[in-house]
Formats: sequence, structure tokens, C-alpha cells
Amino acid sequence: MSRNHRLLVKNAKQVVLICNNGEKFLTRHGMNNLSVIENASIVVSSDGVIKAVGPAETISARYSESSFDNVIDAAGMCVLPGLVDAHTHPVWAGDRVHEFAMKLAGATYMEVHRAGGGIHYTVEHTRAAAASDLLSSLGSRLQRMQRAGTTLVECKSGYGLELQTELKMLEVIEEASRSLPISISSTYCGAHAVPKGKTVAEATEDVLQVQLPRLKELMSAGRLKVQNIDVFCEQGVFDLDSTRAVLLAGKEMGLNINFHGDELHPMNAAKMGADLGALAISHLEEVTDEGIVAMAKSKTAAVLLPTTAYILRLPQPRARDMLEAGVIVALGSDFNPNAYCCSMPVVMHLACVNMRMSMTEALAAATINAAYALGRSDTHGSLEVNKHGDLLILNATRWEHLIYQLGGHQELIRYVVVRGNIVYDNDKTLDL
Ligand SMILES: N=CN[C@@H](CCC(=O)O)C(=O)O
Ligand SMILES: [Zn+2]
Repeated sequence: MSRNHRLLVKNAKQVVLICNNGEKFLTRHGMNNLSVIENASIVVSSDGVIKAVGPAETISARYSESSFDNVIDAAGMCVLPGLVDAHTHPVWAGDRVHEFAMKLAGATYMEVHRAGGGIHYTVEHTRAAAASDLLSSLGSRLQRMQRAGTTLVECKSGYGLELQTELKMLEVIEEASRSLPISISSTYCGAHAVPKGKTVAEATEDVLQVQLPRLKELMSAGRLKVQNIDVFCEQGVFDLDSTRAVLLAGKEMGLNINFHGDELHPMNAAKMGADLGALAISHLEEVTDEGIVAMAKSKTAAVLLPTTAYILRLPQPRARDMLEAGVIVALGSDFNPNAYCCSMPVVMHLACVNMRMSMTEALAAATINAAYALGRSDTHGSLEVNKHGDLLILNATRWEHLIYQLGGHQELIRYVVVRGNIVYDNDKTLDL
């Protein structure tokens, strides 16, 4: 085959495909039996998709006449799919380090929120921030995520709570998606909190009558691309009825339902979401048995966020019950000013230790299942022919080191590759 291709990664000790039959998600047995090839190579074509993956000898014979823009000798290294972070709030101004201290001293998340802090504090700062500043801090955060292995990330709005700032956030997300080498799934979360001075009914009305109609116009005119709709369904925030109304309105606009449910109180949000055909529901620390059964049946992904339960000292999400019931379990960092974590390897470690997931379950949840939660598992989440050439190359002979070495990803990750382009080379960065 005498053609030019973008990238050859050759002779890797392990290549973790995740799956190899075009599966859109994995559950139960599938999550514990990931597809891994020893001594393997990968070719990424000049349009950035995986052209071939297989035993090193086979690839070497098949591509002996080809040329490559880049060749990585991965002898002694492991290759994994780029990680997928299924839940983040990365666009904001004003950190909340002072609230971290308050919470360590005993204040609960809702006590801080009700006192006008929490999301309200971030809203105040984000409304006042220039779009250019939001874009620049978003870029740094996404770069940190990427250096920790994330190549596809969900990004929410939700610190505006009124039309102008929500649109400013979505535009910033879209600009990042155009200009940065990381794939983004954009989420409108105008119902993230009830703005100060408004009732739940008034806030819901504003989302339904003002924000969503304008978003629809901009989307129809091709001026804004948004994929998901989100609501913070919680006691003291949006109740089940207002949540349902907003999610349904978003669904009618073609958005995927992907929302916060059953985090601090059992609201049976999981059952409601499954009945609406939600693609994903996040948090679920307080999910009911009925919710678990309904999510398994409707193939609604459970996006579990181990950092939240850890930082807020909440009960852990019932990952084992969900996995045993056949729910599609995914993971997200929940990066936000409350949970400042950019690292999916840390998230997987917490999921294993605190939520009792196995390492293979955690990796499936942070790749193919997280991609499914974003409606992107046809292009992301596994190393299969025709999917995006998004890779993570580890300086380790077994992939499990990525999870085992808590906080060790900075040294372990040698390269991050997006669509066959090397976007992070740890050695070069260290040399600077
Ligand atoms: N729970 C609601 N939203 C975020 C927190 C946002 C914030 O506190 O700023 C979450 O997913 O954890
Ligand atoms: Zn969240």
C-alpha cells in the first residue's frame, strides 16, 4: 500500500481497543472483558480516522510501502483510546477556594447555595466577565484535561441564568470547539439554578419563553451548535415538573436530554428521565431502585461523578447496583468551581476505590460509555477502524497503571493524539 498516512504508532506492548464489534456501549460482562491486543500497531489516515489496527507484524507487512507524517515507536508502551469526560462546567470566572474552606469546616453544598454562594457566586462573576477572558480560562482548563488524556469533553453553560450570559457561554464553548484540538459536546444548562429574585415558576418561564426560543433561532440559522439540554433537578432548585417541561422543550428542538438528577435528595428523577427518553442522567447519588430499573430499560446512561461525592462527602452513587442491573455506566469529572478536577485518570481511580468499580469497568465508563452518553460512540470511545484517531500513549507496559498510579498521569502519559495529530508530547513539554 504505497500511500501517505498521518500517523503510525508501532510495536505497542498493549493496544486497548475497548471493543471491536462496533458496540455503541458496554454493560455487565462486556465492561469486564475489554478487547486488548498485545504487540500491536495503529495507522491513522490523512483524514484523521483509524485506518488499521492489529498485530504489529501484520500492519508492518501491509503498510511497508506507505509513508507517514509521523511515526511513534511505542515499544514498551500502551495505547488507549482518548478518554471521554461526560460532564463538565468549564466556563466560569471567579474561583470558590474560600467555599472549599467553608465546606471543610462543615457547611453543606446547599447551605452555601442558599446563603447566596455556590452557583450564585459563580453566576455573578461570569455575568461580569468578558467573553475573551472566559475563552482564555476555558482554553487553559481544556488543555489541562487534554494533558490528562481527555480528547472529547462535554461542556455546559449554566452560570448565566439569563439569555445574554447563557449565549455568551455557549458562544465561548463553540469558539473553543472551532479553535482547539479537542472535541466538545455542548450543553445548554440555563436551568442550573433559580436566579436570585425569581421563583422557580418565573425561572422556568424565562427558560421556556425567552432563552430556548432564541437558542432555537440561532441554531436554525446555523449560528450556534448545541447538542444537549440540562437542568439541575433538585429539591430547592428545579422540581420534577419544571425539569420535565424544560427537558421536553429542548427535546422538541432536537437536543439530547442529559441532566442532573437525584444528587442530594431522592426525587425519582431517574425514572422521570428514563420515561422522557433521556440519553444520560448525571449524579444519581440518591437514585431509587425504580430509577435504576427504568434507566436500564431505556438505555439511559448513568453519568457517575466520583469527585462530587468525594468533595461533598455524599453517599457514593450505587455503581454496583446499576452495573448489575445492566445500566450503561459512564464517568465524568464534573469539573466546576466546586469540584476542581481536570483528570479522568483520578476520576477512574476514585470510581474504583469509592464506588467499587473494577479497572476495566472504569475504563469502559470513561471511553465508550461516556461517548454513548454524548451520542458520539459512532466516532469516539474505542480504537476501531473508521473512528477518530484519538489516542493516549502511556509510558507503561500495562494500561492499568493509568488508574493504579493515583495522580501519576502527568508522568505516565507520553503522548496525546487527536485525529492522528500529536497534540501533547510530554517529553517536549518538559524540555521547554
Ligand atoms: N449540582 C449541580 N451542578 C454542579 C455544581 C455546580 C457548582 O457548584 O458550581 C455539579 O454537577 O456538581
Ligand atoms: Zn454538574
